[in-house]
Amino acid sequence: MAMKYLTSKTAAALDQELMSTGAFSIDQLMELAGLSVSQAVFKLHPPQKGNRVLVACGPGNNGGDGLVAARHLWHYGYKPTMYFPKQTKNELYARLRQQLNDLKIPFTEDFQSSITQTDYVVDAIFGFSFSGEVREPFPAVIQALRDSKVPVLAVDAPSSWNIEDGPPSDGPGKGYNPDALISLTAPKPLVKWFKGRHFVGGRFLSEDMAKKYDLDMPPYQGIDQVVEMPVGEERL
Ligand SMILES: NC(=O)C1=CN([C@@H]2O[C@H](COP(=O)(O)OP(=O)(O)OC[C@H]3O[C@@H](n4cnc5c(N)ncnc54)[C@H](O)[C@@H]3O)[C@@H](O)[C@H]2O)[C@H](O)CC1
Ligand SMILES: [K+]
Repeated sequence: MAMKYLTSKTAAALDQELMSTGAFSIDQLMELAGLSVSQAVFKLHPPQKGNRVLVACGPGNNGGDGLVAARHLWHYGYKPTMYFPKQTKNELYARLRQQLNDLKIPFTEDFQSSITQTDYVVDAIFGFSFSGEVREPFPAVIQALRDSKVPVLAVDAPSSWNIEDGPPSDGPGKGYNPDALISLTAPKPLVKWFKGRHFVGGRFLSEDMAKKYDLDMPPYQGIDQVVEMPVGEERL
C-alpha cells in the first residue's frame, strides 16, 4: 500500500468537510479519535506492563483527543493523570473534563515531576494546527517529553514537529523522537522522518471522501479502531 499524506491545510479542510457535508459533529470525531488513541496505547503498552499513564493535553482538538483517550484508558484498567495547563473554555471541553472528574482522574500542574512517576506518556499537545515557535508554558514540557525515560505515544504529530517538514532543527523539540505515533484519518508528511512504531486511527472516512482527498483506506481489521503500518513503508 503506497502511503499518502494529508498536509496541515488538507487535514483541516477534510475535518471541516466531515463536519459539514459529512454530517459528523466534533464530539463524534473527537470520540473516535480518542478511542483510537486508547486502543493504540493498549496495543503498545497493556496495563499489565504498568498502568500509570500521563496524558499531556494542549489547548486545541489534539488535547481533546487526549481527554477522550484518558476516559477510555481508565475503563481499560489504567490510572491516568492529566496535564492540561491551557484549558479551553467551551462546553465540549467542560463536559470532557467533568467526565474525567467523575472518574476521579487527577489533574497535575507539575509535568516535570509527574513524568518521573508514570509508566507511559501520551503526547496530545499539538496536532496538525501547530506552527511557529513553541510558546509558553510548553517549551519545558516538550523538553521533558524529549528526555522521558518512559515510552511516549504522540497523537497525530510529535508535538513541536513541523507538519510538513518534520523534526525541528533547533528549539525544545530538537532531538524529540517519541517511541510511537498514531496518525488520525491519514498520516501527515512528517511521518517520513518518524522512526518509531506507527499506527493509523480515526476510522471515519467514506470511500467517496477517501477518493476525493486521494487517500488510501487503512486496512482496519474487524472491530479495531487502529491499524499498525509496516515499518519502512513511509521512510524517506
Ligand atoms: N479528522 C481528524 O483527523 C480529526 C482530528 N482531530 C484532532 O484535532 C487535531 C487538530 O486540532 P486543532 O484544534 O486544529 O489544532 P491543534 O490541537 O493541533 O493545535 C491548536 C492549538 O495549539 C495552539 N498552538 C499552535 N501553535 C502553537 C505554538 N507554536 N505554541 C503554542 N501553542 C500553539 C493554538 O493556539 C491552538 O490553541 C488533530 O491533529 C487531531 O489530533 C479531532 O479531534 C477530530 C477530527
Ligand atoms: K501531539
